[in-house]
Amino acid sequence: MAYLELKNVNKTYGEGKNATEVLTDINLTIEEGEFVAIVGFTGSGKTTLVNLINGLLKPTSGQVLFKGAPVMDTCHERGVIFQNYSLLPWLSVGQNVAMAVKEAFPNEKKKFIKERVARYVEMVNLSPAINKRPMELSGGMRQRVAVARALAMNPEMIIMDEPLGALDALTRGNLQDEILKIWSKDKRTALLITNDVDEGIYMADRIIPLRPGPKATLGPEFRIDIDRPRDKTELNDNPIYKKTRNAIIEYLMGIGEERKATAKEIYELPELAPKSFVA
Ligand SMILES: Nc1ncnc2c1ncn2[C@@H]1O[C@H](COP(=O)(O)OP(=O)(O)OP(=O)(O)O)[C@@H](O)[C@H]1O
Repeated sequence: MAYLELKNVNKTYGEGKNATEVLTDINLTIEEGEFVAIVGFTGSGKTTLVNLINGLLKPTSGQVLFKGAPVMDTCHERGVIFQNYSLLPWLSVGQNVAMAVKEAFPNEKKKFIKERVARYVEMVNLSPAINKRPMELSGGMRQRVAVARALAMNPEMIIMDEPLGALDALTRGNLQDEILKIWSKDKRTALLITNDVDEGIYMADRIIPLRPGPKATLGPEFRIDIDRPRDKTELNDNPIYKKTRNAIIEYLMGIGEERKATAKEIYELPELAPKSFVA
């Protein structure tokens, strides 16, 4: 039995003349312990896909199965790191994280909650800001609180909707490593939505492109056969990295060109510029 399975999933917003078919015929299987990245074009339906997996949205047709059972609602087993922070503005950094920890561990004592909050706030380098409220933080700091909050809940599956996009390269690199550490140490399953091909190659076992919408669907998968732990500094010289990166970019550029010729709207390509990784 697959850990997560999407079978012929379609999602349409609105009805009749106002209907927009955002996702069409999405088929995806993720096994327990895998790290899968979906690289998507801006506006192609990435967040819609995350919300279907998380249980915030229902498919118009098709099935989303988590450990063999249809996803009906959100649950703690699947933790989502959203791209828009979604913090409670009247609570401090520590209180935002504590609220999530209490929800995930309702029977634990105050000491456990306090220690767990401190550990995850420290992990995202925000200990000095633990008593600050979201409005006193930069966008990147808020995003780090959202990462700490989701991981502190100890989810079995970590779902990430472009969680690191707003961060500077150093923080981004550090958080990529922290997420990988938690994923591998605690044997989690992870789904990363990103527009950064290099991030996908560094982190994932497989990369699957989400073709541009409307009627976006998944493209062919690219396996990343690079041993772990991966070394960012060596990745640029790794022949498998170069070959895989070229193949993915060629595929994405191909659909970009195809779309330019036919679509009225302009679709932005995912981030394709070469990256100098931060060690
Ligand atoms: N609740 C809604 N009602 C109607 N249309 C919606 C709704 N939510 C999203 N859409 C439309 O669905 C399409 C995909 O949106 P979605 O947010 O899933 O894409 P995305 O790939 O996450 O976008 P971005 O890259 O900008 O974050 C867009 O055209 C959007 O306007």
